[in-house]
Order: sequence, then C-alpha cells, then structure tokens
Amino acid sequence: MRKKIIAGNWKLNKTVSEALAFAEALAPLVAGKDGVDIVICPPYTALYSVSQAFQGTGVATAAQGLFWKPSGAYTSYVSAPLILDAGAKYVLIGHSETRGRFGVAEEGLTPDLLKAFGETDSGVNVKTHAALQAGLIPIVCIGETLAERKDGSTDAIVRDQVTKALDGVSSDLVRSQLIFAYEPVWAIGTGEVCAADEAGRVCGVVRKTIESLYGADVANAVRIQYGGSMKPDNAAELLAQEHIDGGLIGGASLKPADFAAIVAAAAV
Ligand SMILES: O=C(CO)COP(=O)(O)O
Repeated sequence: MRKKIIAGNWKLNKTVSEALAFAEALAPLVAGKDGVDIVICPPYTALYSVSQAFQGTGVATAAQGLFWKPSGAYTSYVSAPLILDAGAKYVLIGHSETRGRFGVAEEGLTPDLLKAFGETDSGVNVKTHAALQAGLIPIVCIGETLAERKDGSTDAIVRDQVTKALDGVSSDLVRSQLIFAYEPVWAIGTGEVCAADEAGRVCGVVRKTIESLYGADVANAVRIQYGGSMKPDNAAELLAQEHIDGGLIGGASLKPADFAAIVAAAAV
C-alpha cells in the first residue's frame, strides 16, 4: 500500500505574514492525519518561516524549484543545500509553469518572454540528480498540453518526460525517494479537471514507463500524484483511482479549510 501524499503548491502567492496565518489555521485542521503525507510549497521567501511554523505538526514543506549547482556565481538561483537548510524536505521539479507551458493564455506572455521560463527535460534531469544527491525528495511534474492531448500524443509525451527525468537515476533512489506528479497542463488553474478514470489511466502509463525502466517492484513503490483543478468536491474520486497516490493542488491549497478537506479525502 502506497501512502498518499497531498501537497499544496502556492505558486506566486502569500507574503510571509499571510503564510504564517495559513500555517496557524491549517495545523489543527490536519492534526492526527498520520496516514497521509502533507506538504506545503510556499514561495522561497516564506520557506524558512513556514518550515519553522509547521515544526512538530506533521506538515512538511517543499521548495517550488531549485538550481542544480550547490553554490557559486549564479545570481538569483537557489540550490538543494540552501533549500534543505531552510527546512524543506521536498522540491518540485519541472512544473509546467517553470517549463513555460501554460494552460491558460497568460496576458503579456509573448513567445519571447515564455523562453524566460525555459526549464527543459535535461534541466529536469540534472535537477533531479542534484535534489537526490542532497537528500531532498523530488516531486517531478509531467503532463501534456491541450494541443498535445488533441493530437493524441498524451501517452508519448508522458513516457518521454518520465524517461528523460530518470536518465541515470539509480533504481534504489527511484524506489525510495522519487515522486511523480501528473499534471495535464490544460487542467491547471482552468477549473477543467481531467476525468478521474482518464487521470488514473495516464498515471498508469507513468507507472508502466517506470516498470519498463526499472521493473515492477520499483514501479509499484513509486507514488504518483494527480494535479489540475483538484478540489474538495472531486478529490475523493480522483484519489480512489488505482494509480493515483495523492494530489498536487494549486488554487484549492490557498485556503486552509479547502486544503484540509482534500487531506481528509486522502486520509480515509
Ligand atoms: O499546478 C497545479 C499544482 O502544481 C495545479 O493547480 P490548480 O489546482 O490551481 O489547477
């Protein structure tokens, strides 16, 4: 039985004081939910304070990304050792928004500006190695755009992203540390949720891909989250799917009661 994991990705939201108010409100709502791993991904600016605030509550924290070098002349970047030092246990890697793949047409994001997001499959791979080497648990995000879904390439895209992310990663680390999050880009922030059976099917494709690379034992141990407009009212159905082991939640993670309701749906 894989332990469910519910993670709230705040994206570019919450000041330090808003983040601390959230932590204070959430802790009692999820107290005693030991059967599920609970994670909050604040912006870097609030990572240390939120990690401190959740100490002893069972809620862990994640950074929303990392740079693969540990230190040096890399202005503006944040590394795995610094993320660990700030108190985080997990790190998101390859989120569609850092890959420059958006579900909703963002005003002002011209093709030229989109390149500034620029995370590539090889970047995802080196970051995965860097996170694992430092002892952070990577949550590697994958998923197809609407155009890719429409032209029937969903499974091929997902297989390709999983395979490239795992290049050179040992089976022991995949089995014991790595988490995938299947996030169809068209379902992110759009209110458009992927039907539960289809989300479960694609998470099954992720597992099969891991199996083809590492064998069934490793594939069956890896946790796979679904993300994309997961809310209190659809969480239970999504989480009941055989291959869905948790959720990566954006919008609904910004309110303690909504996030706690999703945790409760995973804890049953
Ligand atoms: O991108 C997501 C989580 O990483 C999902 O965002 P929403 O839940 O807002 O659709």
